[in-house]
Amino acid sequence: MRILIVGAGATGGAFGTRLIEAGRDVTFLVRPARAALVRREGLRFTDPSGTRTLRVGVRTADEIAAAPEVFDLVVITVKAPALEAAIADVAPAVGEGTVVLPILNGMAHLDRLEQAFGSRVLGGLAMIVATLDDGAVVQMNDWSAITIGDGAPAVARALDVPGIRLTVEGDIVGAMWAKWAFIAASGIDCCLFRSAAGPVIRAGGEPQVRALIAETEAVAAAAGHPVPAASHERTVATLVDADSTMTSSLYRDLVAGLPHEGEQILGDLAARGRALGVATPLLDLTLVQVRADALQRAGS
Ligand SMILES: NC(=O)C1=CN([C@@H]2O[C@H](COP(=O)(O)OP(=O)(O)OC[C@H]3O[C@@H](n4cnc5c(N)ncnc54)[C@H](OP(=O)(O)O)[C@@H]3O)[C@@H](O)[C@H]2O)C=CC1
Ligand SMILES: CC(C)(CO)C(=O)C(=O)O
Repeated sequence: MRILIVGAGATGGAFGTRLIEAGRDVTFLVRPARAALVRREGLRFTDPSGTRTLRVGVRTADEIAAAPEVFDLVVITVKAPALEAAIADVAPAVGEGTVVLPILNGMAHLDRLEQAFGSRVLGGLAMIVATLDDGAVVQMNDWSAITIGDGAPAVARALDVPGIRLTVEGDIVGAMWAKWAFIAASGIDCCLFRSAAGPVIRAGGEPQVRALIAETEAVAAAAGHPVPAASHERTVATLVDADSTMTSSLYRDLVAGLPHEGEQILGDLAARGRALGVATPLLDLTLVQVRADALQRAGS
């Protein structure tokens, strides 16, 4: 199976490395600056077991447009603000039989991808804590999991490699909502309190953390996707843990001044909550803060 990973950032680089190490046929679609770096220096990857540098195949959008090749699986790993351009860039690589698998957080991207690629789109999500550090892909702990929708057994076989915990889920939309409720709660927690999860609890924030979890899960339930008890327990165990050093990628991007997914993760959830008559005061407060930060950085 020929796999094209769109983006060689934190998630694309980490999962792509695992797939290449397992002998899968992987190419990365990257933008020109990343292509030049990876061609010159290879793809550097660090996880808790060590660092390695891989020689990997990369293509830019111009190269794919000039010599179109169709891939069997296209994994979309860009951030939400980059999705529109990525759809245009990857289109020549998507054929009739291609499966398009996004692993973005949130839900809005799914509608947009289905509009562009129809029934080729398979729902998916990722659980990993990864980042880019000076061009290198860093996986910070041993979480490394992908969940995909059912109905694509060849894709499941291709992604089932050492270093990726693969789950095939019958109700992938429900699983994506549960992940969204979790990641939005993590984002509110970290962005509102400007902190990793543990110190918020040590500072006496447990009632507020439980309240913000209740808000995001109330929106999911009102939207028809109640968060399963096991997911709820995992969220509580992660966020109500006085020793937790976990930060959400939204918070890490926000403090680093990088493009972030505040609208995809928080704005969209707040809007859906409003439309469904669910009160989300802590979510709304955090959203004002995230938007004010963006305005301030833009100098307006
Ligand atoms: N990081 C994490 O721990 C987790 C992230 N996620 C979700 O995964 C998604 C991806 O996040 P993450 O991997 O962290 O993001 P990163 O910013 O680390 O990586 C995204 C990469 O996409 C590249 N890119 C953007 N546009 C294009 C394009 N048109 N063509 C090719 N490449 C492009 C960027 O390249 P360039 O160098 O050119 O800017 C960048 O390297 C997000 O939705 C995030 O919420 C989910 C679970 C965990
Ligand atoms: C799984 C988790 C919380 C890892 O960072 C995530 O999805 C994110 O931060 O975007």
